[in-house]
Amino acid sequence: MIEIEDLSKNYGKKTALKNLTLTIEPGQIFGFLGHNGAGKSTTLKSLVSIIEPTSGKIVVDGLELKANRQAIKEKITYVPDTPDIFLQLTAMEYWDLLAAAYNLSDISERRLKLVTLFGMEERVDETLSSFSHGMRQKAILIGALLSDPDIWILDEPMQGLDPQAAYDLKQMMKKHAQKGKTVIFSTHNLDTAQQLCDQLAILKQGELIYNGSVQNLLNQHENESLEEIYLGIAGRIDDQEMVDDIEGESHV
Ligand SMILES: Nc1ncnc2c1ncn2[C@@H]1O[C@H](COP(=O)(O)OP(=O)(O)OP(=O)(O)O)[C@@H](O)[C@H]1O
Repeated sequence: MIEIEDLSKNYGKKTALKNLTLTIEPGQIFGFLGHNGAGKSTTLKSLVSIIEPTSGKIVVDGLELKANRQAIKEKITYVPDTPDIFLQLTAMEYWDLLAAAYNLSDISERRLKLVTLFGMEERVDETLSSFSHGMRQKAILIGALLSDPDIWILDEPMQGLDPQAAYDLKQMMKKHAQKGKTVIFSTHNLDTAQQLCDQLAILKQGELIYNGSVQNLLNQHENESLEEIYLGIAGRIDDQEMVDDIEGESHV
């Protein structure tokens, strides 16, 4: 179980996250939604110790993160929100580097399965810099899934993936949660959130504005789609005047 208690993060004068409190149970696919800059990546980076929160605490399986970083890191794998890393390495060199850094042995069988699943067999000896955005994302995902720790933290993992790879990843996420393990991810895709999430957190300007199931949210707003509900609480539902102002009114 992951407990986030009163977590805040300031970047200088900018408050990116304000008093976030929530619990993520094992066996859940937990989704973070929120407009650009809402605080999703800040939350996920705090969970993987890439950034140090300004205040508050994170407890994983009863251990406080601050005092148990190494033990907790071993339970987690992470996909960052940008795949533009280690561009000078070939895909194979990148995975070897990860295996060495995380002390993983016997990765070849699982790597071959992942490479085949994501259709990367022909490209493994090419540099990441020569890959398209989606192929880099696949390489990062394969790297993150070389081991199979209990907790997957995936920051916009479907970004740039083709429909087949996105489908396969969603199936893997479901299987991981069905094994009683935890998948935490962020997305801007409401259909994906609706398909996958057992629980949702919606952030707005660093504050939690909804925490619960998708179904509960739909029940609270009868006859509205998730898109309408989401825009109603996290954004502006009716931007027509501004759109018309920019694009002109349609006379068709
Ligand atoms: N290193 C940083 N220095 C200063 N401000 C930052 C930094 N990282 C994030 N921020 C700010 O913190 C806020 C939250 O950013 P964050 O990346 O968590 O948002 P997000 O919800 O992941 O957005 P997106 O959907 O665009 O990825 C934003 O206002 C952002 O500009």
